Amino acid sequence: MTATSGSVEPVISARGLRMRYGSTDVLHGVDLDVHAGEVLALLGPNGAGKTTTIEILEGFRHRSAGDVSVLGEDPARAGDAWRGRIGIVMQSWQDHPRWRVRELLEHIAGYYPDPRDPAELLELVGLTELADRQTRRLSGGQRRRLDLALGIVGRPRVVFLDEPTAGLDPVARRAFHELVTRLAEEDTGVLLTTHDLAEAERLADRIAILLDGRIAVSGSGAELAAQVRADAEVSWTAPDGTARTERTAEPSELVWRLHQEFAGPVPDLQVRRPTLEESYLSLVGASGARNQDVPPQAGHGRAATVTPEESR
Ligand SMILES: Nc1ncnc2c1ncn2[C@@H]1O[C@H](COP(=O)(O)OP(=O)(O)OP(=O)(O)O)[C@@H](O)[C@H]1O
Repeated sequence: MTATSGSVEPVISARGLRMRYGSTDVLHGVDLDVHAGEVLALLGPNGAGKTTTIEILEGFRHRSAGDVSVLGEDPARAGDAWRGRIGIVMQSWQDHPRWRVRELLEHIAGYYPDPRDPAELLELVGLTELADRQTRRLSGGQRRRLDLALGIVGRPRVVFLDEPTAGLDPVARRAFHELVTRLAEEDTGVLLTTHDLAEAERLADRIAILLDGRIAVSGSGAELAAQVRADAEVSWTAPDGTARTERTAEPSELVWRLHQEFAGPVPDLQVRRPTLEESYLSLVGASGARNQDVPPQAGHGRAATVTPEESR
């Protein structure tokens, strides 16, 4: 299964991406594409390899095998000019604790040839009131907003977001969704990971589910449901007046049988297609891949750079 779409050259592309930590294979051949202006949400259970995939695409981790291209370059070999064109939202930057929010954003903006206006960006992420606060005094969610601002201040053409809304309150989450939509409208390619299926459905043009080291299915929420064939729910009212519900992977067969039994219209007939959550749970449950082991550090609080030792 390839998480691909369209024919124009993708801004992010992976083919046969493999990753082995020690003697453990985590990625067995991941194929995915993200095009300009497209949002791809990468889903998968804990330990599936989402952060590993993103870090390889960001150039922070060396893959074991496969072809990877981001903005036409191999992230393992690309230089500073390339890095300036990609946006990375860290789980949380550890440095600059004494810097003030505005100061840090303006400073980082100074590294880019055509940065966004820091004041405008602060407004966009809802930090204008906290512009003069030291970053170490920000709450977790406020820090996430700053991380996001830092990640996109350089007008990147691709943005990587690893669990961007973890810890955000509903208002900040909504503002973040609007921001991602806006980035896509500006033709930025966005690859994000999330455990929030509603968020994936709302934000993403396509969803890819990483399972057993490969993209198991990809597509829109509806396409995923069709591929996974999770059960639909058929409900109707029986001749004795009782409400009946049956779950089935073949709703049309059941409806056909009911029509014959009733010799005509079936009272209160309703067919509810599986939600993304049901499709996801059906797929992940079937693979037995839930709750894979995850070390405490995996994907959380990573530093801005990964040493070669760590990345092997
Ligand atoms: N540096 C490392 N050394 C060895 N194994 C690692 C390393 N980093 C991650 N792993 C293992 O690789 C697998 C994938 O981890 P990864 O963090 O990529 O998963 P994830 O899908 O992002 O998980 P989560 O949803 O929990 O963030 C896990 O089993 C993890 O234990």
